[in-house]
Amino acid sequence: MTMTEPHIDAPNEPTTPLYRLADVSKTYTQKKRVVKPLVGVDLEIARGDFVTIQGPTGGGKSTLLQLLGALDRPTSGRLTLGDTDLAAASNAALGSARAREIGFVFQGFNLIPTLTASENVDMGLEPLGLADAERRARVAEALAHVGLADRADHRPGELSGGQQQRVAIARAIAKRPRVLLADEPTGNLDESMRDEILDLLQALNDGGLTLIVVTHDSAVARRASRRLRLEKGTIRDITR
Ligand SMILES: Nc1ncnc2c1ncn2[C@@H]1O[C@H](COP(=O)(O)OP(=O)(O)OP(=O)(O)O)[C@@H](O)[C@H]1O
Repeated sequence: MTMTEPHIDAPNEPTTPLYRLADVSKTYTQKKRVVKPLVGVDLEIARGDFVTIQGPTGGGKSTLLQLLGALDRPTSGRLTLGDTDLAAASNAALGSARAREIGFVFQGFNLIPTLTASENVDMGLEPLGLADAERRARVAEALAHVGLADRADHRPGELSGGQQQRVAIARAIAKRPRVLLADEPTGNLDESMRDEILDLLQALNDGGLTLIVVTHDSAVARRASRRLRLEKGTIRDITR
């Protein structure tokens, strides 16, 4: 399987959505103050889609991404990723979903500065228990896929911002996830590097990878096939 091939699903799965959210709410209580970042969200995300989530600051975007990323559970409602019920899953099952099925990309790249590009990508494979040869092959393949085969031994400080984000994308795709979740992936990049990263994300999506991107940047949203807006905990489809 090459990096761009989508995760192999059971034969009856391709027609069902990748994510299903039914009446999902999230409530935080801090010092008796109650915050409701998500209120009764109903949403389905199709396999292979490229979805952006926009909206005002504090509107609940990061909270939604955390739920989709199996980093947290809803306070109420149903949330499934394929056949996995993320709302009811144990901590171990959430950890397994994060390790195997979900790739993450962040605004600040989140690379380890003392490790080389290869070693950073390899970190993402640690929980999978692969044989050394398979691990090395996946790291090399992922770096080649993002156009950084010749930078494998460079540390983040020796790479441009765009190259660092490409290493972070290689780390995310090396595990061959079902979905890539990105939180402002171009927020720290200038315009030319932004376009470079968008081209790469678009190519991954063309290869079948589902993308869900939180962004304030309308240039990112223009690339998406589906645009959502999250405001005051409520989601709206603004695709035109
Ligand atoms: N762990 C937490 N505990 C308490 N309140 C939280 C927590 N996480 C988020 N919130 C609150 O939930 C609301 C939504 O926050 P969230 O980070 O999801 O918004 P956002 O749309 O991602 O904003 P931004 O664009 O600024 O990143 C905010 O009022 C925030 O203060």
